[in-house]
Amino acid sequence: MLFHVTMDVRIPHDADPAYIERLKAEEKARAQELQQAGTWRHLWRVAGAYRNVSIFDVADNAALHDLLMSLPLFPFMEISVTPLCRHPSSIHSDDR
Ligand SMILES: O=C(O)C[C@H]1C=CC(=O)O1
Repeated sequence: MLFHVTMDVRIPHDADPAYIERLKAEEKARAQELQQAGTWRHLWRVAGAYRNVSIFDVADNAALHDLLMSLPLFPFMEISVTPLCRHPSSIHSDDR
């Protein structure tokens, strides 16, 4: 199943910079691993914001929930999820 996910990252101003840098490095490694696996299909930065828009390809809602909760920056994210299904006019056979 495909999901459109928006993640807004909100780092508290008083957070320990070294701890946050470590989380960001872990997040990057995890994001790249999931992209290589084909699970995190698209990852885009929203210009002008600490926000991304992403497309995930996972088995079901529960799998997406578990994946998002496991992200290192999850405690500092506001996340919104939109489930997607194939558009009848799409020319992409893998849109499902
Ligand atoms: O920077 C972000 O958008 C947050 C998060 C998502 C992927 C990643 O590497 O960090």
